[in-house]
Amino acid sequence: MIDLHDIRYVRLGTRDLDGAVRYAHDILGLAEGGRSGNAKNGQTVYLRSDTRDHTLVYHDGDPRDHTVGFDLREGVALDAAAAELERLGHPVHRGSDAECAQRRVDAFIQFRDPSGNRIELLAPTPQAGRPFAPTRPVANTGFSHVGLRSTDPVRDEAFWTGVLSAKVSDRIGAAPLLRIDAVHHKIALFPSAFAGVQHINHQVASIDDIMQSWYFLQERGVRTVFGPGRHPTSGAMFLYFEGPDGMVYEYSSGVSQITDPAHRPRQFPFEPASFCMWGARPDIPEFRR
Ligand SMILES: CC(C)c1ccc(C(=O)O)c(O)c1O
Ligand SMILES: [Fe+2]
Repeated sequence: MIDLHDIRYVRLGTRDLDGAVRYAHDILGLAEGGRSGNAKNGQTVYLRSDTRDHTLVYHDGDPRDHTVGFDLREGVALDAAAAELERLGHPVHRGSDAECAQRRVDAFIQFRDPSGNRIELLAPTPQAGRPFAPTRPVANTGFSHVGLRSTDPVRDEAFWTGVLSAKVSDRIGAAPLLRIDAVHHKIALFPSAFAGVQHINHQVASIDDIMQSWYFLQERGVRTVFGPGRHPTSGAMFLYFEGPDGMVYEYSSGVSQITDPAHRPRQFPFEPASFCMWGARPDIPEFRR
């Protein structure tokens, strides 16, 4: 079993780097934490949402190019993780020096989950812990989870829980909400015809930030695709809205924690009330059947 600690970053390709970075700054409230590369070979921009070096990266490239990077738990060796994945038939790529520099990490390995999602595992790197201040008036308290597309949620749940260390908190239909620490979920597997990141969640401090953001987004013509609402699963109040290249961003507040080692996953039916207990209806194709 490969013990995961937390999600470190999501990397997204884009053909409009300036537009994506402007969105991250002006709409999401993320702070630019530096750039690398050049206009000729492609640029990378690092975006901060909390005290860490960065949690979101936009780079010149194919907008279908999505990667999620996970920190391994302290004491888990990258080589041992690579050997385990290879033993189980998952080809592993070891990051070159240039690739490590691009990610601002000491070492990483890359592989795909059974749906084809590109996952990176990182050697624990001490994080300096720089203060973070949101770049617009929203109490964005940091990156929290991803919705990851799955072409077969039952198969992928077995991979994420059996090979990696995720645990099922709840299921909506066949789709599990998976935790890797006490937070209700860090990965929501998402039934889909193809792989990729479906949504990226940041936590905000309170319902005020959700509702103020709703008005803020409307005034700026950013399309809300779900909410404001409240998830019966994690208990979090939420707002989903459209980002660059069709990516969906979610703000939520009040996600529950699961500390009981005997927690048993609850089964929710795949129906609108399982996604929102206030009655909001999603305008997201994958949430409908
Ligand atoms: C609709 C998606 C899969 C979903 C469902 C539930 C929660 C939650 O309980 O917080 C989410 O964050 C989701 O993104
Ligand atoms: Fe979510």
